[in-house]
Amino acid sequence: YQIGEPKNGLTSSSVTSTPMSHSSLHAFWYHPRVFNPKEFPFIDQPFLEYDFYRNSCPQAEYIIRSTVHQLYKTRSDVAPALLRLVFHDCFVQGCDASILLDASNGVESEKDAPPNETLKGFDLIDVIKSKLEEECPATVSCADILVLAARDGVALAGGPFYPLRTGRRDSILSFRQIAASELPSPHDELAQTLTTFATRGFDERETVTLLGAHSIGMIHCKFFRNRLFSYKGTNGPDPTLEPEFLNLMRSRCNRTGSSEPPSSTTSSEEEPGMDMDYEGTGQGFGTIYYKSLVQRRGILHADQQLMTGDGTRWWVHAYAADSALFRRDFAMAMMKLSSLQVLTAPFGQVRLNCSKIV
Ligand code: HEM
Repeated sequence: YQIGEPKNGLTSSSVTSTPMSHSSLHAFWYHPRVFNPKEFPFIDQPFLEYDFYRNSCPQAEYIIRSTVHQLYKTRSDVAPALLRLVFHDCFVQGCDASILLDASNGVESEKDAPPNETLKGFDLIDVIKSKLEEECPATVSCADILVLAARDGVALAGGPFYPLRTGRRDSILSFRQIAASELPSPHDELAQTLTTFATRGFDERETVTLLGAHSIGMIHCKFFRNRLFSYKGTNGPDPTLEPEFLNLMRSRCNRTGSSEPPSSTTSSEEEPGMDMDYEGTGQGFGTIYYKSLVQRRGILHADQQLMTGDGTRWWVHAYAADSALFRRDFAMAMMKLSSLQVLTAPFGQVRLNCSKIV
């Protein structure tokens, strides 16, 4: 890491501005991590501890980081898959790894709730968990693995590094119905999005910040097809879409969703969609997402809606202009997201396999 963003008063976040090339990745591992919890007094993680596994499994965070690193070298979707998993886990009854549980004995799985249908990365968590089980059996929770792995993925993808406390425990319940009704929809209006985030303690600024996660990964056509062909019951596109961008999106997604045109960014079995980094700049995290909203080139309706409120628009402009500000805010917001309603001992359990309760 390069350490230090003195301009914003923080000194321990990564300020790498581009995704790391694989050849430079090794530097990421050997640079000492500097973390002073006093620098983050306003992040509320009261029940968690810094380096919770320091005695029980001192190498836990290293194992997670090195495994994410190895996976990142061979798969392009590691960072977005893990980041979205954290969001969908933490927003539904807190960061308790409930999103990882399979259905069993007649109990429905959160994974099967409609908003979770396209989630990826469960296999990544399984790989990390099995390495940890070899080294420190029944010690490191799936909830901690998930947030730490996502944090490491974000840093590898060129996003900011943020310190996380640990000691989360895993739920023994899965919340399919709550996931179905409470996760935000890509078709939501701004007021609804803001309410969904406010319910979990995020203000307008933090909501705009967190949506910056849509700087990486891809979005399937089905989530925005209506904006291209049948916006709000009309037979035409969303009139707010910038025309050239509309054409680009239409070149990736057809009207019906069947026999889609091939996309350079998706495998043949997958329905095509739009890469969030559709300009192919490889800039990863930063200002591109916000600049595209200013240019009316948001992919999801819910993304573009951020330009319709005075407060949210102000923050979109601020982040479009100042990537250091965004990176600092994103680090803070991810610390908060990763600590929502955590379960700590004596509640919950440490699963042995992340998809099953013990
Ligand atoms: C209003 C709030 C949000 C809505 C409606 C929303 C919706 C969506 C949808 C529909 C997709 C496309 C999934 C697919 O095509 O398979 C997506 C992708 C993604 N979302 Fe969100 N999202 C929201 C907020 C967030 C937040 C807060 C985060 C993380 C902090 C996040 C992280 C991601 C990531 C990383 C992807 C790419 C996943 C991948 O490529 O596998 N999203 N989101």
